[in-house]
Amino acid sequence: MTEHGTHDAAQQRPAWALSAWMRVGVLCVVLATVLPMLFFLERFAREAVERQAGEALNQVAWQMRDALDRGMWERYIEIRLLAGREAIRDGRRHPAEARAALEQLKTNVPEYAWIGLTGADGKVQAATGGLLEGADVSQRPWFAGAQQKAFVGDVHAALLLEKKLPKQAEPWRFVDVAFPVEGKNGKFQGVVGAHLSWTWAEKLNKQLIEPRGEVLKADILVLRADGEVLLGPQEMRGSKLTLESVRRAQQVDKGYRLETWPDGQRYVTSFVRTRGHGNYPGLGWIVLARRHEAVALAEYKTLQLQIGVTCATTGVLVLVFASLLARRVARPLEALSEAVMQLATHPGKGEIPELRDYREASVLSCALRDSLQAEVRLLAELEQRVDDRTSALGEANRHLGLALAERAAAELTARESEEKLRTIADNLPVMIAYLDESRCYRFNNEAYGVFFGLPVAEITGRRIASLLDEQARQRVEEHLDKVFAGEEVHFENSVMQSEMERTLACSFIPHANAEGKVVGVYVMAQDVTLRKALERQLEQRALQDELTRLPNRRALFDRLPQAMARADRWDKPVGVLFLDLDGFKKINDTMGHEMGDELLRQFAARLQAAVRQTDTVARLAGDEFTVLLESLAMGADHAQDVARKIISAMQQPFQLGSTPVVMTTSIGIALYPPRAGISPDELLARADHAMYEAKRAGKNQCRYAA
Ligand SMILES: Nc1nc2c(ncn2[C@@H]2O[C@H](COP(=O)(O)OP(=O)(O)OP(=O)(O)O)[C@@H](O)[C@H]2O)c(=O)[nH]1
Repeated sequence: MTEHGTHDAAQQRPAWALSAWMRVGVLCVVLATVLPMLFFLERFAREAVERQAGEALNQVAWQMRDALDRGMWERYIEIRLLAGREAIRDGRRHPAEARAALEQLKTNVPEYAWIGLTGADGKVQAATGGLLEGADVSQRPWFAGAQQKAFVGDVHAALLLEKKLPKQAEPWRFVDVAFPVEGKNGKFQGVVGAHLSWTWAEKLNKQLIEPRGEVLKADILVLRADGEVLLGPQEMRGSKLTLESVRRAQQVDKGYRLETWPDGQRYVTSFVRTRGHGNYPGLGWIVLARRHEAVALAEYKTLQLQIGVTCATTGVLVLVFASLLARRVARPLEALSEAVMQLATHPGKGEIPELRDYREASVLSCALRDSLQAEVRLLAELEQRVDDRTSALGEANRHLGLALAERAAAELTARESEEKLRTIADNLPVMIAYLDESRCYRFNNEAYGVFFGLPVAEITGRRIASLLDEQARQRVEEHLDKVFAGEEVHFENSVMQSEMERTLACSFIPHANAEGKVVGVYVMAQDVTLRKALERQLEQRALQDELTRLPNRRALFDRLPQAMARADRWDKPVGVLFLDLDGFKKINDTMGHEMGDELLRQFAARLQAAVRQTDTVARLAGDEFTVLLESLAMGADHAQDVARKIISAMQQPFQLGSTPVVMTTSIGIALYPPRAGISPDELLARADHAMYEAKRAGKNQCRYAA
């Protein structure tokens, strides 16, 4: 492994070790498991303790309610029974007996503070202790209320009896129970009423709470139906409570709840409403039993602490266990990673340890050991292959270098050769070019530029057709078609160049590739305009007599067969006049050769003027001339007329310098009738012979060949 690789590995290495990850993982699992459990457990414990406290208070409140209802019911029954007793019903006549009956009940039930019997007018007839006897109580609610049916009066303060009853720590308060008393005739004859001392209720309270002693630590409150405290802590008596538990009790609900009282403290409060008993309807008192939160939920606090301690202990134990487990699991892996790092930092030094801690670590260490051995082998193979490849590459580079050098040399040579070839081509007086398959110039020598009047660079790349006029282009395209078909062509082409017709002698040679396909055309063209003009001139000269500018003998023998052919075709004879000057030698001899020439030129001109334009006048040689007459309508006669006309024309003297000279001519006439079957030589020989006949006959005349 390279240093770079080691650096990367170190950079990518996780910041935490596996053991740390495991510890954190276990902690997270523990927290994720325990915390919700703790939450629900704590909530459950609180609710359970709260319920337990509430239900205990319920028991107390319900007992108090039942005791109140039962106690009141007993008083209610006692007074009712009392009202029915004979001694009471007959009390008006026997007050002492009535008083005795009242006293008996008060003795049996000490909670009664006073029991009295009134007459129908409201005057007390008999009473316990003789108190208020003779007094008028007709205005008291219990008397008024008990006129027709039973009356139960709520707790109230003592009025008339306060001063007559024995003194006590607290003012007297009564609950009234009264029944109407009927006479034997069934008529209302008075009321028997009892004042039940409220201390009765306080005794009930003590009987209920005291046995439970310090354990319960609860307060019992008895409230009037409107919420006024009748029984309870001294400081609260007479005040009205507006607690939720009171409101719910007024709605004939019962239960318990944790709520804040006017003193700012929180209490578990149980609430219930009295409901009467038997035919005693009840006064709707509300019984509250309360217990301070700290006391009521003391068990919960203890439980909370125990849960906390248990969880914390469990958590610590789990962490310790997780830590030990993590170390156990991570130790072999750390050993492996240390070994791997060592090998990465110092290849070849150290080895992968053999681990037996647990199966996965053993498998991993074996696999790494095998992998390392394989890597070492592979590395050795790779190094060998790299060495082999390096030497092969070195050899290949050497060959490549040589090849490149050779190629560079060859290219240099080729470039030099190309430059030489171009120099040669540019200095040749012929146009040399190369066309590619699209018939565009790929190479042009300097002669092209000269011919077309353009820089060579502007010609190369253009289509050949773009440089030519319409006619020349058509001819070139036709020839190129042949060349691309594999044929070599040579032709002459006329090209209009600078408003002059120029003639190019062209050679198109196909360039075939290895497969035989024509891929280009070598073009060689030579401007032969001058040569052609010269040739035409020479040709013309060959047919012309230089002295007289008349057609010469060769021209005559060129035209005569053609004229004879036309005679055959048109069926009109051809006449030949053979002329020879008479005594011309003498002119040369006497006047000189120059004058002789002058005479010949004047004779030729006069002869030319004497015949038609269409007739051919030729000088055969020396002083011999011929006239070729075509389309002779009259045949021999016509020819003779022309001969005589010529003889006549020559009668006038010729002016040689200042000397007039008369020069006549002898003419032989030969006629060629159509399809006569004679040759031009024979026809001319006949005319020549006829001319000699004219000479012999005296000259200056004509003779017709027989
Ligand atoms: N000046 C001149 N003389 C020529 C030319 N060609 C031929 N002659 C001469 O022309 C003469 C022709 O002579 P001939 O036709 O034999 O004789 P002639 O004097 O005409 O006699 P006849 O023909 O019998 O009338 C010769 O003396 C030639 O030397 C020429 O081109 N110029």
